[in-house]
Amino acid sequence: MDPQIANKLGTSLLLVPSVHELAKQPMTIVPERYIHPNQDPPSVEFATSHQVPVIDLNKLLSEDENELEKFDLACKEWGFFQLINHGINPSTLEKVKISVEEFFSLPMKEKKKFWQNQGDLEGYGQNFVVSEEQKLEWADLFYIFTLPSYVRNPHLFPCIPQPFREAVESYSLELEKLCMTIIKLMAKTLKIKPNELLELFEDVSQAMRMNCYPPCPQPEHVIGLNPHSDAGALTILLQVNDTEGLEIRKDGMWVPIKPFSNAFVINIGDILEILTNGIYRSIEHRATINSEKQRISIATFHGPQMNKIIGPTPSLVTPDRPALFKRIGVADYYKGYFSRELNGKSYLDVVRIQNA
Ligand SMILES: O=C(O)CCC(=O)C(=O)O
Ligand SMILES: [Fe+2]
Repeated sequence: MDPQIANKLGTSLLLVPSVHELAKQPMTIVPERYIHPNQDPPSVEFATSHQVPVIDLNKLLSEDENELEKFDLACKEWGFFQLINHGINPSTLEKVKISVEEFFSLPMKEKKKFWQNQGDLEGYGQNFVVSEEQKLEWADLFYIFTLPSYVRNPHLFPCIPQPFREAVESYSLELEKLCMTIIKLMAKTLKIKPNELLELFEDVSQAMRMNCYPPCPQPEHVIGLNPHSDAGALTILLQVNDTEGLEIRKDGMWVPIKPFSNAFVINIGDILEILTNGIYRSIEHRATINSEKQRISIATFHGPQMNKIIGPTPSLVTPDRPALFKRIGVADYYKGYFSRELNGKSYLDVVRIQNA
């Protein structure tokens, strides 16, 4: 690529353009680096008869037995659910949605101030670009560590323009509370003492990943986000503009999730699968692209502090259900998860006890 064009598109050292800028160029054929051949199509037929469970938080909190059972089954069988009546102030949601949309539509000159340093997770840019040959995803992202507040990057967080920073701060605190409420409810449905899980989540660690998926003239040949499971304990996803794109793996099929306005899509990550000794499941998911509309999502990841050690919760290990996973430090889990040698393999399989 011509370095001048690269510069205009906002590339890093590895010549990775901003997809948002690339998608503004007149184009009918997508550059080869973005073409992902042989993708499994979604199973629309399955999705019309089976939808990810919709859970009402109000009912859960008022101890509605049916809803608690539905919630337990969602965590066991789907690893995903949509949460309604979650009690988060609609104006907090509106503010964060508007700010994120405005951020992605800022001129490149402004967004470039946040461009990721090579190898960094945080900042504005792309998902792990490590080589010139690597296939790229059709998405830009903005990733920040939000909680505990002392982990905030002093070169990044304070530079986020107002009122975006303020919107992120109040949204982050509301989601931290929601995460703790859900973990407590999980302890109840798993019939364990709340503290067995909660003590790991004191001073919860939280990061936000804002994803921007521009429209693409060849949507079936590109991928917004490759299939993956989330590393942390609980992900709370807000879909900003009610555009479809998230698909989850269910019984070997890709099932699209229909967005509901202001509902959260919540999923269990690898660390919670380990803590629940495999009872609650961390499920693979991906983001697809459409040809007309830009899609924006905000994934907020929650997990125990980096210095904690995780393993199956002792009361969930029984003679009938021996420990499925080894104990491991949280920081080591993330290190393994993000290591470049996995080649698509899940790090959960690396910590799984063979023949358990
Ligand atoms: O954009 C989406 O719907 C999925 C995002 C996601 O899976 C992630 O950021 O980990
Ligand atoms: Fe994810």
